[in-house]
Amino acid sequence: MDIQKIGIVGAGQMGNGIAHVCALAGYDVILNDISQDSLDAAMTTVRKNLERQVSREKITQADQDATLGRISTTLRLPDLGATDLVIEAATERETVKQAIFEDLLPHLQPHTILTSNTSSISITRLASRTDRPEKFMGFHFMNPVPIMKLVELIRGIATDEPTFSACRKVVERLGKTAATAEDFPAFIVNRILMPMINEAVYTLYEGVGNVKSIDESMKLGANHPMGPLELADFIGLDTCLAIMNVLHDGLADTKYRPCPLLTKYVEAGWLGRKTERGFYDYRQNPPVPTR
Ligand SMILES: CC(=O)CC(=O)SCCNC(=O)CCNC(=O)[C@H](O)C(C)(C)COP(=O)(O)OP(=O)(O)OC[C@H]1O[C@@H](n2cnc3c(N)ncnc32)[C@H](O)[C@@H]1OP(=O)(O)O
Ligand SMILES: NC(=O)C1=CN([C@@H]2O[C@H](COP(=O)(O)OP(=O)(O)OC[C@H]3O[C@@H](n4cnc5c(N)ncnc54)[C@H](OP(=O)(O)O)[C@@H]3O)[C@@H](O)[C@H]2O)C=CC1
Repeated sequence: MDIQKIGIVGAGQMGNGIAHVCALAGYDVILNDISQDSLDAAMTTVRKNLERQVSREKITQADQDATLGRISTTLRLPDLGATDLVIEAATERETVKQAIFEDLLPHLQPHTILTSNTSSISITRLASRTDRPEKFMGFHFMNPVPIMKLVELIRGIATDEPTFSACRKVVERLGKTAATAEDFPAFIVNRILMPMINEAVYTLYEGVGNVKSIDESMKLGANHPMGPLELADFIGLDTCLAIMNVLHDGLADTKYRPCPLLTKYVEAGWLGRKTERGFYDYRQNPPVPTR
């Protein structure tokens, strides 16, 4: 199947990155969100990231102009009707994703492949609520999308081979590497990464270290590019908590219990970089640890 036009639902940090890499690879992209502010912010970020790539001579000015020319934005889901592939990248909440699919399905062409960038939620369950479980799968990018090389591809129980190979071809055209993961809670990367982040929050909660010592320890002692708390802020603490809850509920094992301190930060609305406050306060430069 030849994919030319890609629809993206959700213009947050993942949606804007996915729009960026798809358009740079030559796909026509239509980006949807419920808020015009989010769409405007997404296009500003895409432009800024493309400019940085031009300034570092990774791409040319002509590539930047052509990429921006291939992305359009819309507040209306029906405008995604003419796409060949949809990548849903809205908030990590199952009810939100289900409502999007319900609204979107009547407008899609029969051949359109529907995918979710979910970090953790069952692909089989999401697919079962649609009219096309065989044309549904997980298409999981890593953050920041323009830099990270991996995309996890997750088949639901009903996903057919043409759908899987069409998605794998898209990953190849984006210049990324596909890893196949089975459909179990949080797949591969987050099954391993998120318990580590949660453990770092427990380490903070129990007073074993503070934000600075925990992050420095993992950067200098384990050669991680970011400390776990800095990375949690980068991902979004709401997303981290949602993933831990999916692991906890889906695998029914107390070892995945989200740290109460993580819950407290989310309850405070301190979601990390996107709200300018999480384990660090980003309203100050350099960011200041909040504990
Ligand atoms: C939650 C999930 O479901 C799954 C996930 O995504 S888990 C999260 C996975 N991601 C990670 O683990 C990221 C860990 N962090 C890193 O790899 C690095 O810190 C980083 C790549 C983000 C930044 O690297 P750095 O060396 O500290 O900074 P810097 O030198 O400024 O940037 C390196 C490159 O990243 C780019 N970059 C940095 N932040 C970026 C962003 N937010 N968006 C786009 N590009 C970005 C820079 O432009 C630079 O590009 P070039 O190499 O082309 O020049
Ligand atoms: N953050 C990360 O590191 C990664 C996240 N993911 C996954 O990607 C998805 C998006 O995450 P992320 O980009 O970080 O989240 P963000 O919070 O940055 O963005 C989510 C976007 O979705 C929008 N949205 C909410 N409801 C709807 C809707 N009904 N229709 C259209 N748009 C909607 C939000 O709008 P508003 O702001 O107005 O609510 C927001 O702009 C999640 O499933 C997450 O698990 C996957 C890999 C990595």
